[in-house]
Amino acid sequence: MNAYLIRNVSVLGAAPTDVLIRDGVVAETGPGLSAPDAGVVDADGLVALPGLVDLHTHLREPGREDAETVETGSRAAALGGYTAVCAMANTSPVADTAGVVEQVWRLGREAGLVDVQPIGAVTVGLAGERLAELGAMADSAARVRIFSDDGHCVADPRLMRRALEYVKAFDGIIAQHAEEPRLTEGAQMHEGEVSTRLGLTGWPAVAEEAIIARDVLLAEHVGSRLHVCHVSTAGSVEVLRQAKARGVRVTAEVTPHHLLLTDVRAETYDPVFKVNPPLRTATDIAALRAALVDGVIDIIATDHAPHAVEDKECEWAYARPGMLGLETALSIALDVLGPEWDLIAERMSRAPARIAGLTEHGHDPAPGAPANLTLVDPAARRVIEPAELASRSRNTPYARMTLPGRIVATFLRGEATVLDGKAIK
Ligand SMILES: NC(=O)N[C@@H](CC(=O)O)C(=O)O
Ligand SMILES: [Zn+2]
Ligand SMILES: [Zn+2]
Repeated sequence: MNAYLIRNVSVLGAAPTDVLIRDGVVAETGPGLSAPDAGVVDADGLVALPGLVDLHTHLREPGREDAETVETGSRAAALGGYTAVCAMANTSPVADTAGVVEQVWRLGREAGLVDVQPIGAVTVGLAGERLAELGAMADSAARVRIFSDDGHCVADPRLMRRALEYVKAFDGIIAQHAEEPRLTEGAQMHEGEVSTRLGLTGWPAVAEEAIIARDVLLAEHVGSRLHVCHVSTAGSVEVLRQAKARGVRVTAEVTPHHLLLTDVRAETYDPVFKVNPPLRTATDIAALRAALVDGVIDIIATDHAPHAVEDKECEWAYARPGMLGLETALSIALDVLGPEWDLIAERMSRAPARIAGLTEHGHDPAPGAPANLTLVDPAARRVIEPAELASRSRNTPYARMTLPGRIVATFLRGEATVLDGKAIK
């Protein structure tokens, strides 16, 4: 189908109207449109948003296709309302060469459900010892602009400085997993009252805050762009607030789970709640939510981290950190922010598209815009059943929780990837 007439849709919460998409773009908007050749989508009660953009997704291909593939992760993304995801580099082999990033990019094109934009590793093998071939990845067909050793911190300050300087040449950005490794050796959860009670080794807030403080100073010194992954503490928010006030070119993300869940979940000893950085306290959540509203935190990114059953359904200490996010992110945003559609569009689509340089994404559905959009039913409530998720993994922290909102349809360049809440392919 190369045309869809979306009837009676509320664009970002405005009064219902019709939206006609044709040949990959929004052709027309207005009440009472007609287009006999177009597929009709009855969107009574639905809200149209620009297609969501995830700056932080783990797709696990190549290497751990038993946990997720580019295709299964793309399907999960489309069902979550996404039209673009940035795929983290901690695959096996690591995405540290032009060859690997091109492979991931090509697999994304073949799946055809979302645009998959590979992120390149900062250091060879994520080992933190020497810079990967950043220039070759930038020049490759994948046109990499974001580089990250996510899963690991670029802990060596000299290497971090070099990376920041290097990517300036092509307006690249370094996305840092802020974790001072010497302060988190053996860490299992947030360091605080709960970890003391449970007798688990703590991951102190300062391990994150110290790296962010160092990195904003480095980014300021060399005039480069820094992005901070999964900000999780109130103290990090204050460091970022000060840096932004000084004009440092820094952006930051928060995950849905860090906006909703606390370290108290560790009392269940259910490793589904084990994640890096760890779930923090209610005080941190309050600060993160406020920062997301006032803009100190720029975006919500999922850090979708699928893990195979044997890596999650084991003793807490042996379980891998990470949780699913793509299929529930919009629901958590709705729960946390309420129906603030413009804010949700900004934090989950426009701003991440801008940061990643994805010029085809992050546009409100208006005439002439690329037809990358999603339709949400804000009145729906759904019970999360892990077995029903499209991801190949099951490690959602929201199992059996009732969450607001449901994605009804998603369009990528005018083609439906999701209709009636189901993936097209
Ligand atoms: N967030 C996690 O706990 N895990 C991520 C890595 C990361 O984002 O640091 C993973 O790759 O599983
Ligand atoms: Zn990380
Ligand atoms: Zn991650």
